[in-house]
Amino acid sequence: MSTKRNFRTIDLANFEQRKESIIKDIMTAATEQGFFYVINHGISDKEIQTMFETGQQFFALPDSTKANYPLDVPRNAGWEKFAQLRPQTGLPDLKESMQLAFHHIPDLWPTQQDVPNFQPKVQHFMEQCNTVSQQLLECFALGLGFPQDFFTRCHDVSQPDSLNSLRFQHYFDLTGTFLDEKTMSTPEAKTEMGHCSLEDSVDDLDEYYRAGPHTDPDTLTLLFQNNPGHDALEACQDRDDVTQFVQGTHWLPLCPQKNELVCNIGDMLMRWSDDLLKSNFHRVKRPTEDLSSRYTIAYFTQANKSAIIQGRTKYTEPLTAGDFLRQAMERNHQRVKMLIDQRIARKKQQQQHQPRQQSSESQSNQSADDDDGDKTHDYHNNHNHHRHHLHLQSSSSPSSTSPQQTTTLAPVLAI
Ligand SMILES: O=C(O)CCC(=O)C(=O)O
Ligand SMILES: [Fe+2]
Repeated sequence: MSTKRNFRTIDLANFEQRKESIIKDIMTAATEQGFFYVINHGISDKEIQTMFETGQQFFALPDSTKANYPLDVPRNAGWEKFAQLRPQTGLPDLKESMQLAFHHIPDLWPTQQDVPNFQPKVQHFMEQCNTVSQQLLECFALGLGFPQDFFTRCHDVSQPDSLNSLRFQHYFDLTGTFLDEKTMSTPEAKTEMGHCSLEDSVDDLDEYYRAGPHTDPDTLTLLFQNNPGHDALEACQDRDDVTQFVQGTHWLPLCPQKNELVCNIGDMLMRWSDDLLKSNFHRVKRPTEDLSSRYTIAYFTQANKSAIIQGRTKYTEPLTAGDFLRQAMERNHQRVKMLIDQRIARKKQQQQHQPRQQSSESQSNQSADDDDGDKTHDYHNNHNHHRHHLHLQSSSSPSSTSPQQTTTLAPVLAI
């Protein structure tokens, strides 16, 4: 097992014959890092490429057409844009995404006219992803001392309460104009998606990620990336407890080669393994060089809603997967709410101090604040662009920024 490029590589070739050694490798990778590459997984390069093209065909549709398939939080499926708030930052990812499930979404599959053969192609790909994830689940079951079919039985996509899903993700092209007035005045940016609107000058641009730091609440995630060697996914180590928001400071980039999957452990498996296997924080940074669009596809393996999650030591209470997700959402929701309220309070304070700051800035043009401003300009590489702030609205009074007022948030399933 090689540890090239920071993370271990799990080779699934001759799976049945090599199972024992695969289990050993995968348990080490999942215990030490929670992230690993998977090769010889059986999904061909061509099929992966076709899937990226299919996703891009969907994203190329006008927003008004994509809006016919809106994200439905209870079903965790559909299209969103700037709507995924991350509990670590309280800010939305700089992306749009389209999520599909195995059941109950007849109204969310793009029509034949919008994207020809979208549904059969995507369903076929989901089946293939599921085959890979079932192999990995068998390894984890045996590695943790459960019967071989322990996890596969409760991640059964033929059951109507299956929660497995596939998500196409399009991180926007950030060349120069992304956060300009035109983009910010799109209906999506204005309409408080996730009750947090992107508007006005961004002086906290550095807080934005393509995908903010987070853990996945699922069991396992398979991630396909189509720009090998130029990706910006990074993982952090050392999470001790599945409810922890605390993240470390040491981030390692993941650089999969062509046709390699990145696999990460999610919170469900961390809980199921009594915190042995690590569901670690990860993030997608804003790029510094290649600012063009980035596309990824994630397959989320989640336990069926009615499956009971409890580790072998039984040191935590048994919980259904449905309740596990509900609790995770509540935790995230509380945290995002707190961050937004803090931001509103900060903003109010800034506004109160603005006149004084402006006059002192005009006297001294070399302050620390000026340095921050320059960084923002460098990023855009355009000194004439309009700078934008994240504008957060209290839902009880959109124009008020009183720190006493609290925000209300629609629950956003942060996976
Ligand atoms: O797109 C990526 O590289 C990472 C996406 C991710 O972490 C997620 O969707 O949970
Ligand atoms: Fe993730």
